[in-house]
Order: sequence, then structure tokens, then C-alpha cells
Amino acid sequence: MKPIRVAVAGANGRMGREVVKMLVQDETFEFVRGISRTQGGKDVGESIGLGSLGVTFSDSLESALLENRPDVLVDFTIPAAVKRHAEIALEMGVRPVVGTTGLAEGEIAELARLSEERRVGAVIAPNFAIGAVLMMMFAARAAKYFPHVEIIEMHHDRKLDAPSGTSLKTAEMIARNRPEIRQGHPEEKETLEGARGGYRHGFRIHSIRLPGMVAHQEVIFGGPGQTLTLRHDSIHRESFMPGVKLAIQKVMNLDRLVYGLEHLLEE
Ligand SMILES: NC(=O)C1=CN([C@@H]2O[C@H](COP(=O)(O)OP(=O)(O)OC[C@H]3O[C@@H](n4cnc5c(N)ncnc54)[C@H](O)[C@@H]3O)[C@@H](O)[C@H]2O)C=CC1
Ligand SMILES: O=C(O)C1=N[C@H](C(=O)O)C[C@H](O)C1
Repeated sequence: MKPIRVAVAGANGRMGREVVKMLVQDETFEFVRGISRTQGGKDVGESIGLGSLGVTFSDSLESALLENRPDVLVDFTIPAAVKRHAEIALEMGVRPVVGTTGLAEGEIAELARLSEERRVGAVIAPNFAIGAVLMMMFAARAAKYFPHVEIIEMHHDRKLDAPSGTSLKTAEMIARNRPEIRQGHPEEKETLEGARGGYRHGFRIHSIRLPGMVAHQEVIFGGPGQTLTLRHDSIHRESFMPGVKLAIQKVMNLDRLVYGLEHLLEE
């Protein structure tokens, strides 16, 4: 079997580095190009401490895709860049696997339309850690029995978007199984702005940003006389790699966009 040719946008970032490390250790993949903003021409491996890989960075996504013709583009960049990256890839027949968060619902819908139009598969997953995906699935299930719920997401303090993509996806999955009820006291008033968190689908999401953290989330359900807490912790970015690997493999056989790794897991 020919290896799957993969380019990585954001290959010099925290997640990008981990993805490159995973790709070069697995012979079913061929890492063909890194895309950066400022590292053009440099050897990716040397820049990220893996030693020479003989694969360079390009500062232009279009040139990288034209020159290297990857099967898949993995994107771990920034909210401001990801939509255009995915569009460029789809237009050039390259399957995007997107981990970058911060895409609005409407932007995901536009990418889904483009993917279907071009019949080029795509995966957008706000969280590639299988444990986090299970937590979201369990939360959706619990919401049938416990409609009162709040989410607390905790991340490192270099994160650009709040709330996290994971918490928004969790909220969306919970909302499908729960009527939109009013939670808390009907006359509740915030005496400190933001104290009750952000409101989404009828409940609250709270974001914590601190050094020392990686990615953590609690979904807390409350009912008469009991609470149920679901918690997931990514304590290292290697936690995301089995999911990235799965998405790269599965996207090869898709002809539309899949939003969420839960749709790619075996029953
Ligand atoms: N889906 C998932 O499982 C996960 C998603 N993330 C998301 O991935 C994204 C990246 O996270 P980190 O790696 O921690 O961030 P980071 O800041 O360490 O890396 C981002 C990299 O993208 C590069 N970049 C920015 N604009 C670019 C452009 N136009 N072209 C090419 N490269 C560009 C930056 O120079 C940087 O090296 C974030 O949105 C984060 O929320 C992070 C962890 C897991
Ligand atoms: O920025 C991060 O680090 C992470 N971002 C994703 C999110 O917004 O949910 C996934 C994970 O939580 C790590």
C-alpha cells in the first residue's frame, strides 16, 4: 500500500510538531511539507528538534499543495487562517483534516457545502483525544436524564479562542438530547460581569486559562439530591495523535465533510 502523503499547516506550533513526529514514525504516512508563516525554506525537522527530515517549510499554502500534491492537509494553525486554508485545500482536491478551533457554525456549513460540491472529503474535529470524544458522547447521553448542566473548560494560557471548540461541540451534542430549559434562579443577577459564564443552548460554559494546564473539561450535571461530573484531561499533546491518525486514514474514503471524531469511531 502506498503511504498517505500528508502536509501539515502550522507544523512549527505545539500541535503541528506533535503531528510531524507522529507522521515520520509511521510508515503508512509520508510527511511531504510543512506550512508556516515565517519559516519558508527551512528544514522542518531541524526547526522542531527532530533532526534533518529533508522536508522544508513553505510560507505559501497554495505553492506547497501545487508542488507536493499531498493527499491530506492537516491544519493546526489559528482561527483567523483555518477557513481559508480548508477552502484552498478543497479547491485543489486535497482533503483537509482540521484541528484548529474557532470556526463559526456558518463557516463549518460553508466548508461542508464546498466539500460536497467538490466531492473531496474533509474532517473537522474540535478534539482528537478519544477520551474527550467519549466524554462528549457520555455527556450527550446523560443529558437525557439530567437536563441541568454546566461546562467548565480549562486550558493553557496561550490559547486564542474562548470558549474552547470542545466545549462548544459538547454543548451542541447535549442540546440535541435536552429541551432548552431555564437554569438557575429566575431572578439571578450577575454582580460581577461574566461570573455566570457564556450562555449557549440554554446553559453556561465557563473558561479558565492558566499556565501549567494543557486541555481539560468538566461537564457537571445536577438533579434532585445528586450531581454527576464527567471529566477529561489531556496532560500531553500526544493524547490527540491516535485521533489525528484515524482522521487521516478515514478522510481518504470520504466524499463529504465530517464534523466531529465521534462520527468516525467504530460503534
Ligand atoms: N482538535 C484538537 O484536538 C486540538 C485542537 N487544537 C487547536 O489547534 C490550534 C493550534 O493549537 P497550538 O498548536 O496549540 O497553537 P500554536 O500557536 O502552538 O501553533 C499554531 C501554529 O500555526 C502557525 N500559523 C499561524 N498562522 C499560520 C498561517 N497562516 N499559515 C501557516 N501557519 C500558521 C503559527 O506560526 C504556529 O506555529 C488551535 O486552534 C487549538 O485550539 C489544539 C489541540 C488539540
Ligand atoms: O487550544 C488547545 O490547546 C486545545 N484546543 C481544542 C479546543 O478548543 O477544544 C482542543 C483541546 O481542548 C486543546
